[in-house]
Amino acid sequence: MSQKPVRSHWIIGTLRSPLGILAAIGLVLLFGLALFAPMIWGEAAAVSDPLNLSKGPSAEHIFGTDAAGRDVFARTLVATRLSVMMAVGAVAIGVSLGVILGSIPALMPRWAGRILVALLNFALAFPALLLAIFLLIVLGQGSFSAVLAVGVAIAPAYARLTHTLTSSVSGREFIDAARILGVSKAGLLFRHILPNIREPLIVNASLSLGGGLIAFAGLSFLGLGIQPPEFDWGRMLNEGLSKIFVNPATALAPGIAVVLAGLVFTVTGEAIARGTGVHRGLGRRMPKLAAAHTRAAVTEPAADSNQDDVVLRVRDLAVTVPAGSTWRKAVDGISFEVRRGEAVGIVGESGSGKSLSCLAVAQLTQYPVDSDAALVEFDGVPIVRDGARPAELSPRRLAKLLGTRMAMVFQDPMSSLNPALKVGAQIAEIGWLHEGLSKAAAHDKAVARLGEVRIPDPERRARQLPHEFSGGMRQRAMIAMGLMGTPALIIADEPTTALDVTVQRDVLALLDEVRSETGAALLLISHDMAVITSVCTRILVMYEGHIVEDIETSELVAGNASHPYTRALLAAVPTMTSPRGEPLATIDEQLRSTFAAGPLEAVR
Ligand SMILES: Nc1ncnc2c1ncn2[C@@H]1O[C@H](COP(=O)(O)OP(=O)(O)OP(=O)(O)O)[C@@H](O)[C@H]1O
Repeated sequence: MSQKPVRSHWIIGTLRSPLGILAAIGLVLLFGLALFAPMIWGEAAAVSDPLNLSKGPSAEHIFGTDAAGRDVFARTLVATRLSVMMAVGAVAIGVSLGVILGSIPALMPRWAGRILVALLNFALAFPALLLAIFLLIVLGQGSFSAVLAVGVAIAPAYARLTHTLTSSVSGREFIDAARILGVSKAGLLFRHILPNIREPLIVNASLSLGGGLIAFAGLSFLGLGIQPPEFDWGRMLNEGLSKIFVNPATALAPGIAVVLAGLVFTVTGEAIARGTGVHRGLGRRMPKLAAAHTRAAVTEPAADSNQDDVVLRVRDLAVTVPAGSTWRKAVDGISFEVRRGEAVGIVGESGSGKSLSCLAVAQLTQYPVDSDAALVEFDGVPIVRDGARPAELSPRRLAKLLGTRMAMVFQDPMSSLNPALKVGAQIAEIGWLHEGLSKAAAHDKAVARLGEVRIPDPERRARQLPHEFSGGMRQRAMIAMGLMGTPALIIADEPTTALDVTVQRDVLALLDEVRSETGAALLLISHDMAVITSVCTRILVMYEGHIVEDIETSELVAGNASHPYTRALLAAVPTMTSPRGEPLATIDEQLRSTFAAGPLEAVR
């Protein structure tokens, strides 16, 4: 297994590029001026020289003097503090307010969230500067009102950005995995979602600082912002313009300052974007690597778990998905059972409904996908009866049951682990969330589990981020998460699809080992017959949302499949003795149309 290079902190990454160095120099100069200019040139900027009113550039005054005889260059330098501080203040208000408003919909009931998002979109329809002018008129003039007005005016844009980023992260598998662990909505937001969207927000905030400077310059220029005796670059532009024909430098100097400061912020934003990979979307933080994944969450058996032989009983499960302007049943009323400790495979071609069936069992389908079942009974507890959660099962108990007794192993290698959290902390989460362990004890247990899945140097590895693990190691880490307790059922959705053959074998062996040691049942989804037959003792064959055959592996291998689709699927798998010159068998269209005509379920 190869080891991934360690990714440095984004600030170091940013500073390593020429653009980053340029941005750093610009920022030091700008903030240096903001800090020290009033002390050095404060007096020169304030003192009037009645003998030198509105004079052009000279050796003594390189940008000349203003209408009151004050040195324009000194005033431009001194105005840096107020101009920059107001831009920083407004962006800080805008980003904070925006992040709060943009995150709240994720915590609200769906209908309330949609109303809030609609209101935000409505606010976005107003140009920010117009909104700022309107607010300034309401709040009254002055630097504080100006900062507040511009901050509030840019907040809707940040709220929209936060909402969009939050929604994109919410669909990732590590969020599903955290949900099945029973993490609350607020926990999901603060611990799992916000850390993953901070980089695009930081980049946008840096870029907004330049926009903020221009907005203040615009407001002061209109006479709405800063009032004398205070002055910023916008105020100076306003005053300079009336004397532009006498001494153009009075307007030129603050104009140049706005442009240069704006450039510094823009270059900073661009440098951070390159340093963090934000300009490539969220891809860098969540790279797709070639491997598969597991996510597991388990502890001691639930107090009310029923020890009958069946761990999962599913009756008439249907999953509806949107199809253009209408809906279709991607899973059409399937029924099956998994016994305790049994390894059951679900096989079928892509799109046959394998993943959706398992997501529905784990209660992980989300709008617009809708699931319905006459019964889903897990670990002796009915979790769905007649299409709904039974009244006696509280949402909290359901979360705990799924979080502690069901383990999920997802297909995508990187997306099942939260890229912003250390691996050890993620594995430990189940310990303190459901087992009542202290954080330190949960961490120790997590390290021990990492060792058990043969991750070398587990103490050090526990402190690393997922991108520092290879694909196979990430998968082992996820299985380690499953070993935090004793799962009753491990659902593994294509866990080896993207792995190379040796790692595939390792991971399948590890899953099988976990199954036999913990007594957990395994529900393994794959479109690979060879994988399924090597691990499972019974196989469910899915086609077009139906289970068309439920067969013991030994029967299948002996050639006793009864359904034509199963036989066709088997014939399509190449063997060592398949003639190499001939094309592989395919499932012919006539057979397909026969299957599509009606339900073909063959429940045991
Ligand atoms: N969110 C969704 N919106 C619309 N259609 C969906 C959605 N999720 C799944 N589907 C559709 O439902 C069908 C079944 O999907 P599912 O993911 O269960 O297939 P699968 O058998 O697991 O396939 P694969 O092996 O490719 O993962 C597919 O046709 C898929 O396009």
